[in-house]
Amino acid sequence: MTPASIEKTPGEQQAARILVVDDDPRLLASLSSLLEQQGHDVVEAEGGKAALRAIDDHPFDLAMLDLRMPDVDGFDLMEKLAKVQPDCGAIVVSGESSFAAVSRALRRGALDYIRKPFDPEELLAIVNSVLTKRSLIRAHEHVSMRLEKSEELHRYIVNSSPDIVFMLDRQGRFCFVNSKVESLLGYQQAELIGRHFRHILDNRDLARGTYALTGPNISAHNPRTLEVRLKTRGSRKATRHFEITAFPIDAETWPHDNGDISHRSAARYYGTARDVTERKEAEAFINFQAYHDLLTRLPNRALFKDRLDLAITHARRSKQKLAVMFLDLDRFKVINDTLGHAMGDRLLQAVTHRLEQCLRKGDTLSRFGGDEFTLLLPSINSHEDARQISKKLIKALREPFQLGSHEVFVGVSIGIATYPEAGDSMDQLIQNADIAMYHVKARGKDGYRFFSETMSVDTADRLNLERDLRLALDRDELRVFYQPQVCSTTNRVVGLEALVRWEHPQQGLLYPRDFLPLAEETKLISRLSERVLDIACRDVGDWIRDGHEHLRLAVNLSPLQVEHPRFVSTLMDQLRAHNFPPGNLEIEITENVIMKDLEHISQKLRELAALGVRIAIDDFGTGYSSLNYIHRLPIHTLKVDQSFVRGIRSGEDEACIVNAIIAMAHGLRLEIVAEGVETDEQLAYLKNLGCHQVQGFYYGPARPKEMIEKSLGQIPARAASF
Ligand SMILES: Nc1nc2c(ncn2[C@@H]2O[C@H](COP(=O)(O)O[C@H]3[C@@H](O)[C@H](n4cnc5c(=O)[nH]c(N)nc54)O[C@@H]3COP(=O)(O)O)[C@@H](O)[C@H]2O)c(=O)[nH]1
Repeated sequence: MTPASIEKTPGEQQAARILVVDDDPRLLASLSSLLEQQGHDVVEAEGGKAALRAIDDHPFDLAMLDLRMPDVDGFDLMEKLAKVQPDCGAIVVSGESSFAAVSRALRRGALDYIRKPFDPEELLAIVNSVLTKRSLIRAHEHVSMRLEKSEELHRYIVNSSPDIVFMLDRQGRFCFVNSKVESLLGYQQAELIGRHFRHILDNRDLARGTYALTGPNISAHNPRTLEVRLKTRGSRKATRHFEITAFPIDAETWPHDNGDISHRSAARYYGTARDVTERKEAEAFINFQAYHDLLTRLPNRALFKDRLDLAITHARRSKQKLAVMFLDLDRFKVINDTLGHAMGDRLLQAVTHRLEQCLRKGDTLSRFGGDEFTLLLPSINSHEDARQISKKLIKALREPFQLGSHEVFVGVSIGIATYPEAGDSMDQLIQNADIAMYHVKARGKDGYRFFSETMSVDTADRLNLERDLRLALDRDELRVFYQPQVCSTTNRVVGLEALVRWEHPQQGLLYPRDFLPLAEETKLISRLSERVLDIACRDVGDWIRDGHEHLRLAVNLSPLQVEHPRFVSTLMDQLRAHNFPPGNLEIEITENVIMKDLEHISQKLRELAALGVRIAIDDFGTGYSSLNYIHRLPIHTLKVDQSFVRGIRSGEDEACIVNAIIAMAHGLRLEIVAEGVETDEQLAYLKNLGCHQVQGFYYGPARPKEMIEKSLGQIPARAASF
């Protein structure tokens, strides 16, 4: 029940709703009239029972009670009032004046005690005084309640702020911090109070943070905003990013300044700290993406250039050297095409890992694109340092890579450009390292070279030649020459090796050494090889059909061709297209090509052999010479390399090698063809060892189709008559 509001009466008295209780009707009437004259709203109750009903029906500001009443006495009424209307005050008006009665009434909560017969003025003064006191108490309670509510509201606002809200004292110690600090950083509010804010600042931001928050020039009009890392509580040592805005508290407007010695009273700085970790992480990721390759997580081209630019500036100032390396993986494309892009990606990651193991902290390895990497060695003493690192990198990548169940081999070709010798600008150094790398590729890959000026000229020539080679394929400028393979006892031509030539419109007839490396590099070799095989199948196919049914066609295959996933089917399609009998074809392949990926290549060779195609190992003895693999492969012929045949005349070692190769071929029941036979002496030596198939200038060089046609079958013993 809400108590009646107390208003001022015209005579400055409090107007209130008053319950007057007495069993004497006359007294009741006179008391009521007295109070009503004062402007009060009076409810009369004749006796205790009537009073109980009135209490249930109305709220009162004051009750004036007789003590002794026959039914319900004044004590019981006070008890009832205390229960149902605690805000209603009680004054006892009684004839009872014993100490016990007065004391009991006061203990029950009576605010005053007036003895009958009462003096009206005295009574009114007491009533007025009680009502005024009650009014003051209520007003105080009201203000307290509003204050409490207001504080509750502010606490709610501060604690439900998404930001940490804090106050620091003059020294930078926490005077206040809201509860957000618990959920964002894990600290209890109480444990931070009195501690310096350095306690939660990450060490990396200590100087900046301390200066910004308590340093000079910070004012209410010039608040400090800064981003810092704050430490989270506990052993994780993790940090989160916060944007802090802080400003000093104006002493004039700060209400707790005087006399208040609590922590808050000492507050000098106020601030908020907003958690911007997610934004920072998103920014960091975007930044990372812009400057890194996501697959390998290495710096990308842009970041590499940036670092190189800085390194050049530094090297120039400190008169130091630096090296830029351009790395291109050998055989990556084949692995990617054969095993798929997922495996290709894994390989790039594994390669990155191995390369990184070889480098120092200050070096920058970047993925330039595809299977190309660049490396910056920012301070080297001499070329020797770069050479050692290149060797290390090459060695690291020579080891096989295990990709799932596949063991694959890659190599790396490295071009090196050093500052200042090979260029003094970022672009020049990268370009020259690239040029040097191309020279490694052109000379058989899997190695390193330092850039030299002559390479630039080579590069211009190379670009022209590349353009011409593309045109050569379109303009049909490729020619196939044939060199006979002769049985020396019968002088019969048993086979023809197809050797490509290029009839260059300006430079005349070009030999394979002039353009094949370029064709390999530019991947034009596949089209070139297809063209050679087409022409050779057509020419030799005609001769076979013309009666030379055992004539063998020997063709050279490029590594790229053999490594191609569809190598076997493409080759067989071509044979079918020319109706060329597979048994008359012998493919020449070098040991090095086989050993690069023994497992895959031997599988392909087995497929071809099963279809009738013959396999010859070219330049035998010059490559890996791992005799282990020979009996595992479907090989028909070994070709003794020219260098050994040449040695028959000039020195003993090579001659011995020829002996060994021929003996081994006989032991394995393989056919043997000796290359580069030029003299009677060589021929006699070979015949003596039982090697009867020979090829070389002795019987004639490679010649065009028209010239070969005449000598098919038996040919004169000397090349001169060819
Ligand atoms: N993938 C392809 N590779 C090819 C093709 N055509 C040639 N080649 C490769 O180029 C290499 C060089 O060929 P070429 O310049 O034609 O030299 C051959 C002969 O002319 C030369 N030869 C032959 N007899 C002698 C001799 O008595 N003395 C001497 N100094 N040189 C001689 O040897 C080359 C043939 O050697 P080989 O292949 O080992 O039998 C060539 O080796 C091929 O690798 C092609 O179409 N595709």
